Amino acid sequence: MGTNKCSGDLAAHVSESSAWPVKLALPNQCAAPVQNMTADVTDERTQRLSSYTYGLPAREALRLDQPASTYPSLHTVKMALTEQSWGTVVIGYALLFVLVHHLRSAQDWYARSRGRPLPPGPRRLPFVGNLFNSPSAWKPWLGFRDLTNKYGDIVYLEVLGKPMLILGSPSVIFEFLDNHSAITSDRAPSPMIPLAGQEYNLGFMRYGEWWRRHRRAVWQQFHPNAAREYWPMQQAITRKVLVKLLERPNDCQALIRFSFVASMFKAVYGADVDDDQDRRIALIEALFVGLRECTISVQFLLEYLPVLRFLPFWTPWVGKHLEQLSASKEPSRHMVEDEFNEAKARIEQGQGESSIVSHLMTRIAEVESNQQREEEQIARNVAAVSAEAGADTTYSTTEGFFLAMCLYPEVQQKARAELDAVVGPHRLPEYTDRPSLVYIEAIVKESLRWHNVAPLGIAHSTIADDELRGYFIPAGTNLVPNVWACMHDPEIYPEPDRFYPERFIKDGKSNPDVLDPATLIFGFGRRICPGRYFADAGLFILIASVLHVFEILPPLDEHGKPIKLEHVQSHGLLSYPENFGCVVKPRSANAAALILNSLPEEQSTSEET
Ligand code: HEM
Repeated sequence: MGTNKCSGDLAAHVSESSAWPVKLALPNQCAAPVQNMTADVTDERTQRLSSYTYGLPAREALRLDQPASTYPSLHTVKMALTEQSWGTVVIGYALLFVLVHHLRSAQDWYARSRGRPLPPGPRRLPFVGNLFNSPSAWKPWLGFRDLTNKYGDIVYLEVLGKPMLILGSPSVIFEFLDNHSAITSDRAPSPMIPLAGQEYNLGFMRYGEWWRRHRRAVWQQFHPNAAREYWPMQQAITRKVLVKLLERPNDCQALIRFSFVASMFKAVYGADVDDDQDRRIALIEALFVGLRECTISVQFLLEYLPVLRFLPFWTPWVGKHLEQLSASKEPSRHMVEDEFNEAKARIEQGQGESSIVSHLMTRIAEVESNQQREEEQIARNVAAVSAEAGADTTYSTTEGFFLAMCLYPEVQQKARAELDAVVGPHRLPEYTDRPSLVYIEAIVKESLRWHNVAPLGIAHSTIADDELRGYFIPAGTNLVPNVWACMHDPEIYPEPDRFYPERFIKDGKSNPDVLDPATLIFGFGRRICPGRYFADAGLFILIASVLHVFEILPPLDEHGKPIKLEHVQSHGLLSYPENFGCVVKPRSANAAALILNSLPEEQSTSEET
């Protein structure tokens, strides 16, 4: 067998690398001569030499007896083989690296989990996890409820490496979010927060010292005793709302909005919002247009592909939503800067009434001068988040109450009977009546339960690995309490879709055996809503006062017939009754007179002018 230098080199090289599963492909320069072999090369040889190209064992191909003139150039073949071998080595190392990495991750995971399993949930695919079998992102509380029906009240999902735990019953929610609150009080960072200009929002801040300082400042303004200080103001604004409803009985929605924006701005900035045309109402509306967008259209995409936030606004579909999201930026800045500056200026000129800003300014004056800048930033943020968080949540809950009254007129009748007995025809309800108004109290609870403003609360996140009922919960897991599912669980609240305040009453008193919705609706652990006492007081006085003097009715269509209403929760982090509408009618001439006489002297004069 005549060998030549070319085949000899080749053989030497192949024998070095033969330990690897070699798959060679000759470059074009080599392949062409191979295909043009002279007549003394047999068909068999052609076939065997061509086997280079098709990955047959290289050694075998080299045993050919070929004339030197037909061989590819030595240098070309050598280069080709050297490149191929390097490629093989690189691939080998890469595989080894992946294997070692995988083994190390498995070892780390075992050390962290100590063999405890992850909670049950749908099967996860490598890398994408549950991307293709997560419940629909549209009104996810429904899909999450179905998952907990199937897997139990703790369900684990993972999408593109982000772990998520669905907590589907009150007991597991309290156990994890309340009892483990040192670990479960973080919030996952989101690219939507800076896009919407919401960095100042305590509700979205990471758990830590900065959050703690804000939280303390808010709590000092809204703890139960502090919240009582706002009662006279909340009652006065409610009475203003009654007068406006009397004048404009078809404008319920705008006047509900007015009611809560006015009380929040009065409490926080000491500012008077006189009517529903006030610029501050438009400000809150504008702020929430963007914020709602955060949670509706682009949430899923942005959370998992944060790089999309850099897309220009003209990008089809995503661009439009990014633009809407960033529409919150200017109103947010306005709240933090301009509203605060105006309130501060009023206080400095001695015109400001007692307000949250005035309390915070007093506090700032008491700290060391080198800390004042930071304290003022906290004060600005706290003022803005209070006004913002308080205005929309109570608004949505009250819309739910008005809708329920249209759908369940018998509830109105029972409420009026109680109000007539306790309050009587000569005055409006007051906070001191509350202990005697058991049915009204039950309506407040049922309003919180029936229409859930935050159906999934606000997700918490774990700052460290933890254990729940024997399952391993990794650090950085998003914890989603399915508040809506708890509030609509027929085992806890029979006929959950029915608005039925009686469920909270037993023997003429509040029934302590029925779970109070407030224990879930206002959130959990260290992140529980600090404004809950203020919100509860505002809801009580508005509900009691409106029912005392008005009948709440569905709106009429163009033929004068009542429009058929139904309760549908809108999608989003904050949910509203869809297609809301209703009208009010004074219960009697006496009720109308009572409303007009209820305003303080100076207010009724200014209302008339
Ligand atoms: C019906 C009315 C309200 C409802 C249903 C409601 C509900 C909630 C919920 C579910 C949370 C998240 C809690 C958690 O993370 O577990 C929250 C947080 C918060 N709420 Fe409310 N809220 C209401 C009214 C108010 C009011 C009037 C204020 C005014 C001060 C307010 C201020 C806040 C703030 C500042 C946070 C963030 C707390 C934190 O992350 O540490 N809320 N609220």
